[in-house]
Amino acid sequence: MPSFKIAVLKGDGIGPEIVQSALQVLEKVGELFGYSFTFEEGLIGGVAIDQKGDPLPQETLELCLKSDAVLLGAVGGPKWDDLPTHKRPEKGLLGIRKALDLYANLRPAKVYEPLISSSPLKDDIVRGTDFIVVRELTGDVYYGEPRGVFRENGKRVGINTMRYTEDEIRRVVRKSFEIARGREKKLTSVDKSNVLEVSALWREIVQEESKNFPDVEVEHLYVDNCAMQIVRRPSSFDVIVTGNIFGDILSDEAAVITGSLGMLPSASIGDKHALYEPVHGSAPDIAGKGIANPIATILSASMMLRYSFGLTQVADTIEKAVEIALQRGYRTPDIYTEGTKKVGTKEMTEAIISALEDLCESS
Ligand SMILES: NC(=O)c1ccc[n+]([C@@H]2O[C@H](COP(=O)([O-])OP(=O)(O)OC[C@H]3O[C@@H](n4cnc5c(N)ncnc54)[C@H](O)[C@@H]3O)[C@@H](O)[C@H]2O)c1
Ligand SMILES: CC(C)[C@H](C(=O)O)[C@@H](O)C(=O)O
Ligand SMILES: [Mg+2]
Repeated sequence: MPSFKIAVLKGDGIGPEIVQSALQVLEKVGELFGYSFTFEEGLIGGVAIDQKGDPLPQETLELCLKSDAVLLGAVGGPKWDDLPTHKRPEKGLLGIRKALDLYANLRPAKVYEPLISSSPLKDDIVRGTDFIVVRELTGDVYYGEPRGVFRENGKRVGINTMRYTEDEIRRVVRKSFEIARGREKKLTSVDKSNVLEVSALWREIVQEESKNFPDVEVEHLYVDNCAMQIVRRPSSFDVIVTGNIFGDILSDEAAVITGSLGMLPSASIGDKHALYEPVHGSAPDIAGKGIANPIATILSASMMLRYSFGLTQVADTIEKAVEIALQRGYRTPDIYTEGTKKVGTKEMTEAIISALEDLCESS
């Protein structure tokens, strides 16, 4: 029986609740399709600070390096909000992304038909939306030096540095062209090249690389305009490639189209390693209440099967099961609309597992 070793980093807030749901789904597909998954847990984020004094303990990094893939919940929360930036839970997440060289963060924004009316946007605008944001994940102001708060003429000055090397841009741009080639062959590159030199270089490299992908149509948008077009004409996008900070913001915006942040999965891919995590955070406002939407994490696990293990059919089946659970009316509070069944994390997970069983029985 094919066997896969998964490092599980539950993290903080709703992290443990939603990861539990994804593990249940993985166990079920293992049983139904004949795969064995072994899960080994590691600490990251706030819980790691509390237990080990470090948001990314060495043993967690080693566990991730020797696993076939990593599944992560979320990090951070009010308990650690007063720590200086370089000691916060979020530093653990940035550390693992960098250490595994996960330079391309794939964030699909796909509207599920039963959720069209969960979006505050008009149905006609939302219908048919299916794009993917490829967010560069290991550069930009997140990592650039110098950084910090310094003294200048007796006054404080905060500094972060937006920095990208040519190679860092080129590899994520190439990856995005390749992804576009396997989809609708349309790439939108997002920058702020009317103001930023980093962005002017970004645009130049997209233009250079487009010569190697003549079958892919390229559009360039400034990030401010893109933020508007995403809610004005979401269904016109196919693949959007952008830097780390713009991608962070645009992908949360995309959640409005899909109905909730709780619907957005992601895959953070490098040449050697991959980590799968929902786009959302630890949602401290609903943590421990049993009402978090587990779908983003379940779909992240599905992306793991697709991208890391090549189990396309199993991944398709999980996505279909999510759609069936939604068609059957199950909704966590974040996607609830009148006339549907409001359920918690556990019941939503059970509804998806039951749809999985039905799909396998009928095939
Ligand atoms: N990848 C990550 O680990 C990650 C991502 C984003 C934010 N964070 C951290 O999470 C903490 C909280 O940040 P925030 O409140 O700005 O963002 P958030 O994504 O945690 O929450 C934003 C809003 O979306 C809701 N939400 C998020 N996920 C949901 C889900 N699965 N089901 C239902 N509702 C959901 C929350 O309840 C909240 O109202 C911060 O410490 C932040 O740094 C971590
Ligand atoms: C928590 C934070 C460091 C993280 C980011 O900005 O990358 C989050 O917002 C995300 O989108 O994964
Ligand atoms: Mg974010």
